[in-house]
Amino acid sequence: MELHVADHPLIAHKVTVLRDKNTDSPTFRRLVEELVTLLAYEATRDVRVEQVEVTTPVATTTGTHIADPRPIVVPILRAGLGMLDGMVKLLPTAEVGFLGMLRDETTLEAVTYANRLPNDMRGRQCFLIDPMLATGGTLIMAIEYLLELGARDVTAVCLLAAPEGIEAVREAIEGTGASVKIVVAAVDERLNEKGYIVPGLGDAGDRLYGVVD
Ligand SMILES: O=P(O)(O)OC[C@H]1O[C@H](OP(=O)(O)OP(=O)(O)O)[C@H](O)[C@@H]1O
Ligand SMILES: O=c1cc[nH]c(=O)[nH]1
Ligand SMILES: [Mg+2]
Repeated sequence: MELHVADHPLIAHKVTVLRDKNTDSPTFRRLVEELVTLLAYEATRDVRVEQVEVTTPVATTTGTHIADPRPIVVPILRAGLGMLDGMVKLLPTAEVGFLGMLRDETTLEAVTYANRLPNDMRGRQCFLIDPMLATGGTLIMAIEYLLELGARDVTAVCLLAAPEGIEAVREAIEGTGASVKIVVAAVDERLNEKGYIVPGLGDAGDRLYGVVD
């Protein structure tokens, strides 16, 4: 598994504002979108391309297009939805699948409540988007769905990750033969006793969309 931690002052600045408990929802949403656009630049570095001929007003030359089959972006609801617009701005030809997943706050186990993915993901480059990688339970379950459907090339784009979650994902995908990459804006210190990332930013879904019971 490959881990890429963004190292850029603009990303660090935006993450710091996100962490601030006084940052309001509209600002939080805007920053999430801006951050994912910056992270997507790195996450799509290995996107498959093909050579095409293009005629400019001056001459014909060879250029580059994103190849078929189209990549697929999969936001993990709710919080991942806040990253979707930023991601598809950089990957406009991508298809979009959806996974609705919720972490049981007592057991910290992930539960899937919605699943809308193409049945055949063979040969597709997949981009999972979710701002928080905490215990890793949610991301592991999401990667397992994609692998069951035939995907072999998965990149997860996250804003914050805990070291515990990164290690859990690394162990879970070992021996699957899949190529898995995690691109993250920052790796934090640890998880607390409630499974929250420390220092983190709190509950990303609640900060984007409001608290639900
Ligand atoms: O790594 P894990 O320990 O599994 O935790 C991470 C998950 O928790 C959050 O979602 P949450 O369950 O709060 O759902 P929400 O997006 O609807 O708020 C987050 O967006 C991840 O999906
Ligand atoms: O810190 C955390 C952990 C899980 N989910 C969140 O939204 N935040
Ligand atoms: Mg949440």
